[in-house]
Amino acid sequence: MRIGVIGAGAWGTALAQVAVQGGAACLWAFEPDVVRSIREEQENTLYLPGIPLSPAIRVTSDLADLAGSDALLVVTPAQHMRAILAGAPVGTTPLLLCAKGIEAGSMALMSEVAAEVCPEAPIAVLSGPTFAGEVAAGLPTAITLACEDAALADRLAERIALPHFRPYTSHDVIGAEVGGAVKNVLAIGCGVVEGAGLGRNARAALIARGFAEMSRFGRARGADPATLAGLAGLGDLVLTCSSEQSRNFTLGLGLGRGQSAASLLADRRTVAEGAATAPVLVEAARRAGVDMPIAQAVAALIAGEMTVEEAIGALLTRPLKNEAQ
Ligand SMILES: NC(=O)C1=CN([C@@H]2O[C@H](COP(=O)(O)OP(=O)(O)OC[C@H]3O[C@@H](n4cnc5c(N)ncnc54)[C@H](O)[C@@H]3O)[C@@H](O)[C@H]2O)C=CC1
Ligand SMILES: O=C(CO)COP(=O)(O)O
Repeated sequence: MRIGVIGAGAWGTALAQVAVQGGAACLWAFEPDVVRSIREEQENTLYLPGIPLSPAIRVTSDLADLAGSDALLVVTPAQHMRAILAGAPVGTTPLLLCAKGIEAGSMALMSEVAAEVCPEAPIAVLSGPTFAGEVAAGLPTAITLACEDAALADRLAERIALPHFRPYTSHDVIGAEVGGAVKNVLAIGCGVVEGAGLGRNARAALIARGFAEMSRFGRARGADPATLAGLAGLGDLVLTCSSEQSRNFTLGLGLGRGQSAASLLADRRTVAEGAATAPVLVEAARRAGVDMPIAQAVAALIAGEMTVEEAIGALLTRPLKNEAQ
């Protein structure tokens, strides 16, 4: 199976490194500098520095070179996915969506965007606790591969699996997507807790109550609760809420230390998906009648509508209630 990878940020590059170990892999990069550095130095110096890449990875700046792929891994940031897919040679080629976010404006999950832009393509989702640097360095990793077509899920999983990279198949595309999109927003909140010095108890409370928000939102979107309790939900939430390797967590860390979102987001090359997803998630939750106070606080901090003290105060003064609600 020839694999095409669309997007050569840290995650697309790591996935190309995984895919090339089981057969042909061609990686499309948005920036010519990335194509040059991978071709000439076998390293993605912009997005995954310090990791030697397999010379067998083909790299291109022309999406047309991905024609004839047997599957396409789509790894652009969520807000760019629609435009990039529209220019890609997809047709009936299966798409394995790897971005974690909700599209601004449409409030669509990535599978909904892909279904609109590429109506003939079968759709699967890859999501879980997977820092790109660790995957590319060959450290053990497990991930959810979700697809309604179980036979296709099995084929894709067999193609990308390695001894240190274990995909677990699932039927639940929506659950895998909701987990990945919501945990990014919550990871910003955990970074705030850390940056403001609120302690480990507060961080554990945010993870657990954040998981309750993720579960409520997932239920409203038709997710299977078991998916959210697995790698793509709780697994990824724990990872990104506990490590400075997470861009979302470090964004929150800066907010918690009193820096403004505008200054933290200005001129950054790497993506912190939770910043774009937070306001969309809050609006989607409001329309669905789902209570998401932590996501609301994160969105307000990013918009500069609340100080850290106000956000914390708003969360701590909510009426007492039953934990199951
Ligand atoms: N880095 C990681 O450890 C993981 C990332 N992801 C997800 O993968 C997706 C991609 O993230 P990363 O590879 O980490 O990105 P990155 O932060 O390493 O790189 C930024 C990416 O944005 C692209 N980009 C910038 N401007 C663009 C434009 N105008 N049009 C199209 N693309 C543009 C760049 O080419 C590059 O691929 C995100 O949704 C992220 O949440 C998922 C799992 C792990
Ligand atoms: O999704 C990730 C790990 O699973 C990467 O998290 P960040 O985007 O916060 O770095």
